[in-house]
Amino acid sequence: MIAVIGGTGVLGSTVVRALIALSLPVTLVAPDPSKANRIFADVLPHLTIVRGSVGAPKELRRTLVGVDTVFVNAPGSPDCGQRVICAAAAAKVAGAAHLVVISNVYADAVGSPYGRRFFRLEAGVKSLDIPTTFLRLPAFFENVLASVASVTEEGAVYSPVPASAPVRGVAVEDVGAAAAAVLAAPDVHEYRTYEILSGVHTGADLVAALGEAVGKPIRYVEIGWEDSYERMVAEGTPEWEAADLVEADRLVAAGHVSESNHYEELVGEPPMSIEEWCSQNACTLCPLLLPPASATMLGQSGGSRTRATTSPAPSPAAMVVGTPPPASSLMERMTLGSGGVSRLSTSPPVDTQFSFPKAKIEVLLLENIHQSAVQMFEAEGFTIRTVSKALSEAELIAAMESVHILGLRSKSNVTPAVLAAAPRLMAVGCFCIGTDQVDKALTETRGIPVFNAPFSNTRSVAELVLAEVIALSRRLGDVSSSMHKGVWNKSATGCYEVRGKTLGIVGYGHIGSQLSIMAEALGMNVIYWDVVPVLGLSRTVPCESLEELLNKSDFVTLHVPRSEATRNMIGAEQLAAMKEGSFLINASRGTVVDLDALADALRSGHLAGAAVDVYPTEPAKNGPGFESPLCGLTNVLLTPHIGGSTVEAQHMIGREVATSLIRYVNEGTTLGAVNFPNLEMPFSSGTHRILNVHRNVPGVLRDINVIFAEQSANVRTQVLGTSTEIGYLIVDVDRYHSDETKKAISDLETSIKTRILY
Ligand SMILES: NC(=O)C1=CN([C@@H]2O[C@H](COP(=O)(O)OP(=O)(O)OC[C@H]3O[C@@H](n4cnc5c(N)ncnc54)[C@H](O)[C@@H]3O)[C@@H](O)[C@H]2O)C=CC1
Ligand SMILES: O=C(O)C(=O)COP(=O)(O)O
Repeated sequence: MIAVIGGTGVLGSTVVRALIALSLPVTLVAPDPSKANRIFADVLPHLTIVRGSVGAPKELRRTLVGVDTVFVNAPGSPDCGQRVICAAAAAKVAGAAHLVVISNVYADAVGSPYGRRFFRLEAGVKSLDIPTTFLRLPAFFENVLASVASVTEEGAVYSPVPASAPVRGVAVEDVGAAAAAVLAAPDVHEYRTYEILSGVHTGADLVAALGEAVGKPIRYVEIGWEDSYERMVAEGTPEWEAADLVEADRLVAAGHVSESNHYEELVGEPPMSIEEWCSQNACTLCPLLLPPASATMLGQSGGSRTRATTSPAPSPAAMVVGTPPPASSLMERMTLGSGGVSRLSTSPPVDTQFSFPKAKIEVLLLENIHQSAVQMFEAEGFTIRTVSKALSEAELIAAMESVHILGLRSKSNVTPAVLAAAPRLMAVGCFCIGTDQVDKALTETRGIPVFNAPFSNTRSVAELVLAEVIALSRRLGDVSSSMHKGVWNKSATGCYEVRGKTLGIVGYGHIGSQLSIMAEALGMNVIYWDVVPVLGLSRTVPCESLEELLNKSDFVTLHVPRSEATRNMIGAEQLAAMKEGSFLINASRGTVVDLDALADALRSGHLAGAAVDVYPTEPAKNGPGFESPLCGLTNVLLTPHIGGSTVEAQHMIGREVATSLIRYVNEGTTLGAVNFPNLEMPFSSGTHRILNVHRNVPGVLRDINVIFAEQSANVRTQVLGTSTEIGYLIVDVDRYHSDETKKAISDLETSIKTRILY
């Protein structure tokens, strides 16, 4: 696991996204997890977010336990070096094996106080004796965006450094790519120091590139050191930072320009040049040079400093994260002005105030739902109750009175009686694939959406089944248990390779099709049967009927949902239709196989073995007491419903379902709901949002719009989705009217549930 400290800052968030793009597991450490939740709303399932910062090493020590590699960066400040050293020490105590630390290209300039600061940072980290990679950076090109007043108003850039002096910058996304390359293989880069820079350019190159991008010439005006300092302080730069920047400018003017550049070595392609960066960001730079009115139209609501990407404007704290800006040209002396980057942009934050105090939203999480979900609900400020086991119907009924959000896995059932006892229930999250345990028809008509994680554990199930195919074929279960009892029994009898054998997959959905690819890679022939005509992947061949599949397969594996159609789908008749000496695997639902008939087929020797992960009734909690007609039979692998129980799957499921539930609570979004019209509507600023679930009968939309008209409520945006039974409407109306409007709508006889968000 890789942890990124400062993951909501400009650089940190870029690194986090670069790691996600490489499918690496990331823990984002941020002082404000709820901000992180907003910034990374689009990729939350791939991320763990925890609280922590370089300024709080004690907390960091706890946060970083279990992390292998830590990315350390500190917001610019006179003591940022000390903070980095403390954070690095915390990572070491927590047991991290490798650090990647951001430093500065002037770290060797020990003759200058500015350079000495980074020299000491590196020396302090090195003294901890933990394998570390330093990434030395110049200023980010993005800094250009922060101080455009002189450019906008005067068409000029002011700098104390001669226009012809060679300088270097870097695009923040290039730093993200280089850092991700190192973090992905930390062992390879141990004890190395890399300089990550663009090619060499000058102040004259910068103004030429800016002018080219915006279609207007820009002047480069040389000013004195004192003037430069005064200008910065007058523009609001803190005095310590202005002094630093002047100091760094002096280093550049003295010809201190780094000769080495490791970017290409790490990333495999050249870094972005200032010309490329200006041209890529032309649409952002352009509005900066236009009169304010046009700027607002072309940019986003943030005005002239907002990048025209999907990125959020950073908070002041985020602006200074990254290397403390060393100065040498305009781009280097500016505070970071954009939180985003065009290649790895972040989602806009959802600025939602919730009309109901968040702490009053009660979340009940059953069956040991992963901490990744708990953390997300905590970050939202909800009140959480967790229970490690499944609850019986009676226990659930007793627990539901005050519950707004219910989270469960495959074993707790949401029955009509449970729903009747849950007056406040807003949404149900199945932290698994199957949703058969919830009465979906009744939740729908009660206006309660049900969410699941449709493919976060697909791979885990497919891998288990593949392992079972080989284990059954080699009788591994029996052989291993004999050895544990001290019995050595070396024999080839009844043991076969799986290469060239036929795997029959019943239910060719997410799991079935994933499995088919893996089985083919083992040299198996794959056939499948599905009630829906689906295209087979690779060389897999569909069967005309279940019977045909049973007749032809050496291994039959079941991947269908629980339903009336699949109840006892494999009984005595189907088992008899299977080949002599074949195997059956069931990791779908216990109701799909008649276990007594299976036990008979195994005892008679008609089947050579079976692997079963799911049972008609399963214990609610871990411990002794499991019983099944299959217990004690030869070459039968029994597992306690662990198909989806891997760390990866549970972590992803936690994030995925919690994200859906939080978005429903905060925004009314129902994307991914299995029993509800799927709707999502961006927020309009200055509005209240009304969410209405109603019976799907003619005229409801008209009735609701009459209410809006009668109350002179100005509708900004409206979306309606319907199913056979219900309609779900999201409406943004002008703030002023919404309370009365909401009441009138909820009083309509057709309304099932009405909420308001503000
Ligand atoms: N053991 C475990 O821990 C896990 C078990 N599961 C179970 O596996 C099931 C399958 O999961 P996915 O592949 O993700 O579902 P899916 O919905 O992607 O695929 C199910 C397939 O079964 C087909 N099907 C439905 N009824 C059928 C019938 N009567 N005969 C033949 N085909 C039929 C569907 O058309 C679909 O293609 C889930 O419903 C769940 O019950 C899922 C995850 C973990
Ligand atoms: O995802 C599913 O449908 C499963 O069967 C896994 O269930 P579980 O979360 O392990 O109770």
